[in-house]
Amino acid sequence: MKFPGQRKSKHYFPVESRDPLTNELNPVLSPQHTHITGIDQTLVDIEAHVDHAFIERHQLMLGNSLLIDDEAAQRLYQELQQGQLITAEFAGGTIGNTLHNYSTLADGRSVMFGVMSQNITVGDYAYRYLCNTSSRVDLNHLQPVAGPIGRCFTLITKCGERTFAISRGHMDKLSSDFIDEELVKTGAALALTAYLMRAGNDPITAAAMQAINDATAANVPVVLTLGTRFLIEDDPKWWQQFISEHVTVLAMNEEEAEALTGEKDVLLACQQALEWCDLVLCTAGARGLFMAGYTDEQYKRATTHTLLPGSIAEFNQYEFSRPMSKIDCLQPLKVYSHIAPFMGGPEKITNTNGAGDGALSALLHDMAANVFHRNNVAQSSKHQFNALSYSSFAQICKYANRVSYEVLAQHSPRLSRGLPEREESLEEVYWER
Ligand SMILES: Nc1ncnc2c1ncn2[C@@H]1O[C@H](COP(=O)(O)OP(=O)(O)OP(=O)(O)O)[C@@H](O)[C@H]1O
Ligand SMILES: O=c1[nH]cnc2c1ncn2[C@@H]1O[C@H](CO)[C@@H](O)[C@H]1O
Repeated sequence: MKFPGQRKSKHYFPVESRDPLTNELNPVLSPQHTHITGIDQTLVDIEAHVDHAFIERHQLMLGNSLLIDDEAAQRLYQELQQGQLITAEFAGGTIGNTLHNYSTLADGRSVMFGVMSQNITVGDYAYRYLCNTSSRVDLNHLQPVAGPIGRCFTLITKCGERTFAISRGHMDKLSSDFIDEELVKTGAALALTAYLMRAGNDPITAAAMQAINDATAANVPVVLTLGTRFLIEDDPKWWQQFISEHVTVLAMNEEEAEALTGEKDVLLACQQALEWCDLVLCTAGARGLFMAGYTDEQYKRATTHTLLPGSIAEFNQYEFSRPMSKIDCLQPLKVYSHIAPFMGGPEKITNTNGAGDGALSALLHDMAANVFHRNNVAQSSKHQFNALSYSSFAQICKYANRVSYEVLAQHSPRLSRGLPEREESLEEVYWER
């Protein structure tokens, strides 16, 4: 596994590169590897640029992700094709994207649970999905189904908003039998999306619940990303309860945060969400991103950055602390951190699709790095207490933000490569230190 975050290139884990001299005395055991797991509705994104009239004509809702039936999908697809409006087709799905980006960044294994068409022909959507997924994402546990995977029409309007229309195919047919309990229990985290809870009578919801129970039984953090505010707005109380019962880490954007908590102010929304979970990542578009969580009073570390004003005064005071589960803290202290977009954001943003998923994959990388390090260097002072991540709130913010930038700067929500070893934006002296 690679070292997480934007740091010097020589910063790899010490476990793989011990001193060659001492190696001869104590032969290095090959490091014990770690992985994460995730469940998704297997989807291909079909991206098109359309006007508002198109959205209305097809009875969609701007900014929402709506399920559509086969007839509506056929009408929509035909109109896109006739107008030659399709600009790209690539593998998608919130968790699919997150696992792919995790594996690309960490150079490590992630395991995806979902479905895959049992009959595939070269060039069809299932084929594309497989071709566009990192070889580090383990797809060996996918459930074969007798039909197509899902299609996600990703409709971008001039205002930069993206609207999803989902033609489900067999994406919700995942059965609990295809959740590998052992893999979930030995993973560093289990990643899920709120979309899994809207499958009606299809079995993917029960499969997700089983994975959640397996993860919880083995103390594996359950990481939930909220998907779209409309889903949460329908029944915020239900989601609050769900998060309290099952979720360790919550990822959302500011609109979803407001839908969940009723708080427009991001910091206050995060503060509220901490009543239900242990760690929050909240992206805020052009305002960058926020993290909130707990650390134990005795392990808090003060920042050397400027103290920031906000609805919680000097909220970033202890952002150099490492996130912990509330239950592991003798005296839990709420900690917040914020970062503005890396380099102010890319010069040109064609669409922001997947920027939030990118940030989450960076957080997952840092969490997995902690487990990897603990498994291999258990005696390190880092593991005197039980932290949820390898790095501090401030460092994870930096890393997540950097990854979002990379997603924004390219076209697809999936990274085509890891981050550069050296940041051109950082002056030479930084690397020589
Ligand atoms: N207009 C912008 N300018 C600069 N940076 C941006 C802009 N929009 C997004 N970002 C960066 O991308 C990150 C995530 O953005 P955003 O809050 O839009 O995610 P999201 O709505 O969850 O996206 P998605 O659901 O498509 O993955 C932000 O934290 C920020 O770093
Ligand atoms: O219902 C859904 N289930 C799973 N993923 C979805 C759904 N709707 C949209 N996306 C996915 O969200 C990603 C951007 O965050 C897109 O790539 C899209 O595939």
